[in-house]
Amino acid sequence: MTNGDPSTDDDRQTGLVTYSRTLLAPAELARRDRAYAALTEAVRELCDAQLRTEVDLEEVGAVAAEVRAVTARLLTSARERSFGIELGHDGGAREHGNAVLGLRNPFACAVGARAMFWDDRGARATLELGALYEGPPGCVHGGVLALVFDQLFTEAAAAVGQVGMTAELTVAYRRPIPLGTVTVDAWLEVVDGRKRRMHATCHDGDGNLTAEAEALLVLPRWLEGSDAIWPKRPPVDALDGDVSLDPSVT
Ligand SMILES: CCCCCCCCCCCC(=O)SCCNC(=O)CCNC(=O)[C@H](O)C(C)(C)COP(=O)(O)OP(=O)(O)OC[C@H]1O[C@@H](n2cnc3c(N)ncnc32)[C@H](O)[C@@H]1OP(=O)(O)O
Repeated sequence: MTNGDPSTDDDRQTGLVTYSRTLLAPAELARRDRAYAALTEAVRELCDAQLRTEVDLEEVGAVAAEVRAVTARLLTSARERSFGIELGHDGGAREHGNAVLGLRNPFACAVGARAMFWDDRGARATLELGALYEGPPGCVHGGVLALVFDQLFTEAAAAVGQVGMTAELTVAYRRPIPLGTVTVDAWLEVVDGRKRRMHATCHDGDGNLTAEAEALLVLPRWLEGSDAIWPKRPPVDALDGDVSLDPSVT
């Protein structure tokens, strides 16, 4: 079975998760990542612009036709399926389709070198959740926050070497979260065999606690002994200085 991309080997099915391994040299991978990251950012800006635009309807129709033409250009050569998880040369997972932080996913909200950090307890995400993520008027959609928690639990578990998949997730929404800057922290509390009990908090841009979450992550049986490595994020103390590790280039 193939994902239709000649730059990767055939897919390997592990449980329900599919991996492929890149056949490209590291420099070529980095060159591609930079180009696709620029395209993703341009599309993300387009999505925000189309949501908020108030241009006249004739212009709306003209832009729609142009966007369809651009879409057709991209589809002249495209994967048959989703990105999946591609393994780099070092075994590092290239999760470019991921809904929260995928390099090639315009819906992803944790983008750039300053979005996701690890420390020796877990992980932190500092996100700009704008108009595209609205639920209650002017506020972040509760499902979007659950999505962010879900991903950050995986990050926090990986940060302490205890990767797992989400088996249970509970969110307590304590107050509406204004659109804008949101900071989410997640950490590991208890390890019991393949089970990891996690906790997380969400604060708005004024520092108010807006939500808390708990999760049970389980290391899947099929992942035991796998050579897949979740990609490393910069340490939290890099928040105050230069971030030398760019997660968009793995
Ligand atoms: C590079 C890395 C890539 C890794 C890829 C990671 C991508 C990250 C994406 C972001 C996060 C997500 O979206 S994750 C996607 C959402 N989650 C999922 O799709 C998971 C779907 N569920 C599953 O695949 C499975 O049920 C698992 C993996 C959770 C467990 O399956 P398993 O490995 O066969 O484990 P199993 O033997 O059944 O259970 C082991 C122990 O856990 C307990 N347990 C299992 N499920 C539950 C549960 N829901 N609630 C309570 N307890 C549970 C069992 O009772 C048992 O306890 P005891 O008897 O030992 O006491």
